[in-house]
Amino acid sequence: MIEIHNIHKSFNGVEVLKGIDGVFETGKTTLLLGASGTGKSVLLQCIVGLLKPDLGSITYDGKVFTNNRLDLKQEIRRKIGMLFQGSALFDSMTVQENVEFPLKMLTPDMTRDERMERVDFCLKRVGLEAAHKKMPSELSGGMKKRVGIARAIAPNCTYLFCDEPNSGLDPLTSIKIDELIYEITKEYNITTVIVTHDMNSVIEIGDHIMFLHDGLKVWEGSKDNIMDTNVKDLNNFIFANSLMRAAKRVEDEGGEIDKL
Ligand SMILES: Nc1ncnc2c1ncn2[C@@H]1O[C@H](COP(=O)(O)OP(=O)(O)OP(=O)(O)O)[C@@H](O)[C@H]1O
Repeated sequence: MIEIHNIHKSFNGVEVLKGIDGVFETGKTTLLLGASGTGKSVLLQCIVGLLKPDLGSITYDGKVFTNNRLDLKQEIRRKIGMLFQGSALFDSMTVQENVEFPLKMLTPDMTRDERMERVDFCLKRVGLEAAHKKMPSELSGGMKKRVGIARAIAPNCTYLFCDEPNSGLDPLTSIKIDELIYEITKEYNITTVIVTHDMNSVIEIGDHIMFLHDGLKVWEGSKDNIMDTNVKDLNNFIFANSLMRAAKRVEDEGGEIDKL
């Protein structure tokens, strides 16, 4: 479980995060949802330590992360897997080398055979058992995301952060990537945090959702109650999407959204 309290962050005197609290539970996917520029990525970067909050505290399973000793921070960092927006694979490395990379960095005691066994396992888990020798330039966007997920989970991560995992993907591939992240979260009891503005992801995998608006968390709840709130900014965001408007109509008329 990750807990954040009163997170503030400004850039050049402009306050981007204005005091955010939240709990990210183990074995669940928590979505940071909101329009462009509301501070989702900045919050994610603060939580993983890529940015330093101006104020506030962050704990990982009770261990303080903010303002802690470097070695204690690194102990937590070793348990963090990241899936970056553009997948951020190393272009000059094969798929196998990309997935092996964090193992070399984080688990120097592993033998090469052990590393290869883990790479095989992770690539198989994301459905890419035949891609070891391919270069990133030979992969589709969805395959790159899968390699990114394999690389993130390779060192047995306890916490998984995904920054817009669906960006640049077609709707069907997006759903598959969402499902993969969701299954992995449940299978390995990972605490997963996903930055998104994709309403499909909300419906598919939103165990818990925090809606950010203008640097504040203005709503939180689950996919089951997101359509029934009185929060104006959230409603404006959700129902800008015509499919969501249709889903709401069906729900209001007593129908089942799954049958839409
Ligand atoms: N390193 C930085 N220096 C200065 N300003 C920044 C920096 N990073 C983010 N910002 C600003 O913080 C605000 C929030 O950015 P952020 O990337 O968190 O938005 P977001 O909600 O993730 O948007 P999107 O969905 O478009 O990715 C923006 O106004 C952005 O310009």
